[in-house]
Amino acid sequence: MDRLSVVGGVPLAGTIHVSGAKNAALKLMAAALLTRQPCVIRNVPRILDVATMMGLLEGIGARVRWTGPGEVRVEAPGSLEGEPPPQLVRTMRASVQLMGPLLARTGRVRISQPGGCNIGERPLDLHLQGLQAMGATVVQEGGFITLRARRLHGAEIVLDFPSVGATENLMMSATLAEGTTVIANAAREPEVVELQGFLRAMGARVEGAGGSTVRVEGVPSLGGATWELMPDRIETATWMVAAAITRGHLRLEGVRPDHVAAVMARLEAAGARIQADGSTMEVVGPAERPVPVSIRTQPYPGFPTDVQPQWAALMAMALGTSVIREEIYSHRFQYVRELWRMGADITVESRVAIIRGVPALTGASIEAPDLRGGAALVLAALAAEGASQIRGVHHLDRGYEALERKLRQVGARVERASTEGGPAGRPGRSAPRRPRRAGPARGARRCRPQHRARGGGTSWRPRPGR
Ligand SMILES: CC(=O)N[C@H]1[C@@H](OP(=O)(O)OP(=O)(O)OC[C@H]2O[C@@H](n3ccc(=O)[nH]c3=O)[C@H](O)[C@@H]2O)O[C@H](CO)[C@@H](O)[C@@H]1O
Ligand SMILES: C=C(OP(=O)(O)O)C(=O)O
Repeated sequence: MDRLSVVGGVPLAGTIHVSGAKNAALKLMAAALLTRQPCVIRNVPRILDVATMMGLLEGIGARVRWTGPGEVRVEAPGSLEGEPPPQLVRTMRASVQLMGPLLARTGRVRISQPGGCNIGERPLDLHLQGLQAMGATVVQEGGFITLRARRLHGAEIVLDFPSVGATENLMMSATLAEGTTVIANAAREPEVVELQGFLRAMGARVEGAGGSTVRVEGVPSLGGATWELMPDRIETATWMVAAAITRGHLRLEGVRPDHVAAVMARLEAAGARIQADGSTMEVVGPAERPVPVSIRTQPYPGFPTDVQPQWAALMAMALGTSVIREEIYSHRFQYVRELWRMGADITVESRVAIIRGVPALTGASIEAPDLRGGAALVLAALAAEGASQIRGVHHLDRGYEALERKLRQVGARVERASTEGGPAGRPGRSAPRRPRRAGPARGARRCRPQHRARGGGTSWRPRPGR
């Protein structure tokens, strides 16, 4: 098990090149199953989730390989297995994006309930209802979902919520369906627009992505395509917050400033200075402690839930109190108890965090509970006084390419070390300071497999060993 050692207090300065978008890469790789011809995707980040998707595609009989720096080639010329390896599916939520293309291609899919859900319950009802409307039969049994359809047909689908994954799954399935599919209340995220671009390059007839209605006219077959991936907007935002929290000065290259407009506006309100010019952005942190700025997470173009934990790390050192309202996931504040260990004063009540800024955080031994919670801890450690040890680094490896290399490049004092598991080498594992009116006091929330939709978020289950 790897861990990161971070010595805080260094204002980050220099240039970081932002990698290709994880959440687009995974969908485009799945979409490549819709054709028998080769697809080439460029600017693909070398991260764990991409490796998992490669394993999944190989597991169903496709050929996938790195053909150059950042270049992945996917070929699925022969017949494909309708059952992606369950042990891989369970490690990554985005595995469900195989459902649509595989069903369109093979007529039968049996897929395990996915993983990737320790930020809250993440049901698949919208994906499945949409596929049913397109003629699929769905059976859920023993932790598996089985879908069947000889050929999907077009349908008018109104999503109850603009789910990114459901929009993408339905778009992909509809490309080879008979007739026209209209997806209303579709997700408007840039990754959906990216997928539309790729599908069009493959010969699909799709329009409307980026707006609330996506229209897909089915075609009998699709061809291969070559595509250069958009930059990762969540990585971009993470580095923007890194500049602010360390009161540093970062130049970010290869970015899409329009994709991070919501974060940019809040950061400026917090006292950062930001200048965007084409595909580069300069972020200068505030000279003093940041101004408290409250946020509410929302579907795009609102403030992204995937930047909520990083924002909390910044606000933990603000000059006053701010409030974060998490509107997308029921359990996305697990990282808070790790920030307590660093001296943060945060109260969580269900989906709301009240953050009273403290003058300084102190280094501690902490554990990343999930991908973006881990990013928040790295940011907090970079700004803290003293050294931190961060465990659970595999979560970060899911989504951040060359994390410590990029950080060292801008002056951070970060090292990765492998530990032989267990608690050995965990200095300073003292009990976290509990804030007044503590919210998520004991244990981590772990979600059960896909049950309810966007529910309340008050049911906690203690995790053994904490
Ligand atoms: C791999 C990937 O692209 N992941 C991103 C994607 O996840 P993902 O595609 O899973 O996110 P969705 O937009 O589908 O989920 C948003 C909310 O809708 C709920 N929901 C979703 C589907 C469904 O059938 N029923 C239902 O109730 C979820 O539980 C969640 O509360 O978008 C999220 C929202 O921007 C991001 O946080 C994730 O990083
Ligand atoms: C929630 C995330 O990813 P996933 O949907 O793959 O769990 C994320 O990228 O922050």
